[in-house]
Amino acid sequence: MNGSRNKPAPTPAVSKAQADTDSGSTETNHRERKSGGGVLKKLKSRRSQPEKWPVVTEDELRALGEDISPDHVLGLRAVTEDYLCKPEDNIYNIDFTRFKIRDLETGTVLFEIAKPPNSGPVDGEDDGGDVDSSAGRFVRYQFTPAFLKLCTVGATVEFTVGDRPINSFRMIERHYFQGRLLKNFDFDFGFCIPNSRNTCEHIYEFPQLPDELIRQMVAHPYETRSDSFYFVDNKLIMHNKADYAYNGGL
Ligand SMILES: CCCCCCCCCCCCCC(=O)O
Repeated sequence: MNGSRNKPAPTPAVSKAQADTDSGSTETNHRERKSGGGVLKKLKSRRSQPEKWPVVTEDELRALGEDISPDHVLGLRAVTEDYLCKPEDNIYNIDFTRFKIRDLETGTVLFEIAKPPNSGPVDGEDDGGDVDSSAGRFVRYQFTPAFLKLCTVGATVEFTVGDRPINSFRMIERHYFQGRLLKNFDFDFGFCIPNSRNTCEHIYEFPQLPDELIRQMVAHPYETRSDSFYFVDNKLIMHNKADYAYNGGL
């Protein structure tokens, strides 16, 4: 698999152990010791029923300004065309420093990227350059068709936080193909200690996709897209976007 962000930094993601209070899910997350020390949180997605949330449009959410909550984005029915918050809304200085995707059935690492230590600001960020609103917030992935046949993928994310404690850190990630919602993932990392480095593995359980839909997704590269929304205390602080081609190796 191949993926690139327009920043020397990786991707998004984050979350923790919590039963799904919205849907009554009994899914739980767990922690294990990392080989080099520290703790790895393995996070399962809350189960959700996307049809349950009142429909809302991107424009309606933008009109809310700084008050966008998890319940709001769960009501979206289409991928967003623009970002719903600004880079400076990340007042907790959350910084993604490492990202790895692996097939959990075989352990095969499909993708890995790390941010070089002491890397400076991205283009257009604090450097007086032209501001590119997607700088560091968009990634393009290229997978092979076989990726869509996987059952479970683990996305390990390492991130640092600034000098404020974070009580509740949650990511909601929505994947669409040609305007149709394929799957909603909803991970809770929970509490982060100030100035800490954290690692978690998001467990992505793939939906069963009909063969014809898979054929369409392979035939139409980059028409599969996702929004990743990050919340602290139920307030939107980061929004990343990605698109995907599944025709690699053809
Ligand atoms: C086809 C529907 C389910 C697809 C699940 C794909 C899981 C991909 C894991 C990596 C997602 C990273 C998102 C990002 O970089 O913003």
